Amino acid sequence: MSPHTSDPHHAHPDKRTLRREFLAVRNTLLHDDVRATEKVVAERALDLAEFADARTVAAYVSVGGEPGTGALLDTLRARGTRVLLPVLLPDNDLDWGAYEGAASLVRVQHPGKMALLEPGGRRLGPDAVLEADVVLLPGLAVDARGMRLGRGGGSYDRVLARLEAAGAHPARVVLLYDSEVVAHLPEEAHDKPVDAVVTPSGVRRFG
Ligand SMILES: Nc1nc2c(c(=O)[nH]1)N(C=O)[C@@H](CNc1ccc(C(=O)N[C@@H](CCC(=O)O)C(=O)O)cc1)CN2
Ligand SMILES: Nc1ncnc2c1ncn2[C@@H]1O[C@H](COP(=O)(O)OP(=O)(O)OP(=O)(O)O)[C@@H](O)[C@H]1O
Repeated sequence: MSPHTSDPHHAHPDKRTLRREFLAVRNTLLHDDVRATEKVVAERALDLAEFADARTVAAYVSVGGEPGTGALLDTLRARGTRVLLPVLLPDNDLDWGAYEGAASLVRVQHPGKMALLEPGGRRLGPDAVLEADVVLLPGLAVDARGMRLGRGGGSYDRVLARLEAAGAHPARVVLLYDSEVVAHLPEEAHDKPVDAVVTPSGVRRFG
């Protein structure tokens, strides 16, 4: 048994190495590359019937080298889709607030993390995500089965567990660059697959 197996709070060592590698590639992207993907990724995502039909979408505001979500958020909001955004809690669980446009976002510096843009308005509680018809998840990679490598906080593992426990079955979609769709990722017992990945080149469904 590896020293990590018995400690549920110790990140999987292979995952840690992989995260570093995927983040290193993202860090080589220029601001212009990130901006250029934002429009195309929004178009690809909106190709998914699940987005077009959704009344409520749980999403997030991209930061740093993450594929841009801004155009997608604004298009959804302009269409009248309710967009929920995460608020990171001290224990890494997520609360939610409604997206009311870029001016309503607040820059928040959580210790040891990238500065995030979070909704400035009323907090709706962690269970608000159960109202989503689509959940857009951040990630660093996904494999051929739809297993996702996240940033390691476990926030979205908890979201997925919460959805399952409540019997909620929204479309679970991860937004990545093409090079981040790989053959295989290590998984742990708590990991749950996503339904689709959107990249600049298109949509891939799993399962
Ligand atoms: N844009 C965005 N918003 C998000 C997330 C996300 O991944 N992206 N989250 C996803 O859960 C939640 C916030 N969790 C986060 C977890 C880690 C880091 C972070 O900066 N991690 C560093 C590495 C830190 C370390 O090595 O310990 C990094 O990735 O550079 C940021 C947000 C909710 N909001
Ligand atoms: N349902 C859950 N409730 C509480 N903690 C959990 C849950 N699922 C996973 N965790 C914990 O979260 C931590 C990070 O898990 P993991 O390395 O799989 O994160 P990740 O999937 O990369 O990150 P994220 O889900 O934030 O994108 C682990 O310590 C794990 O034990």
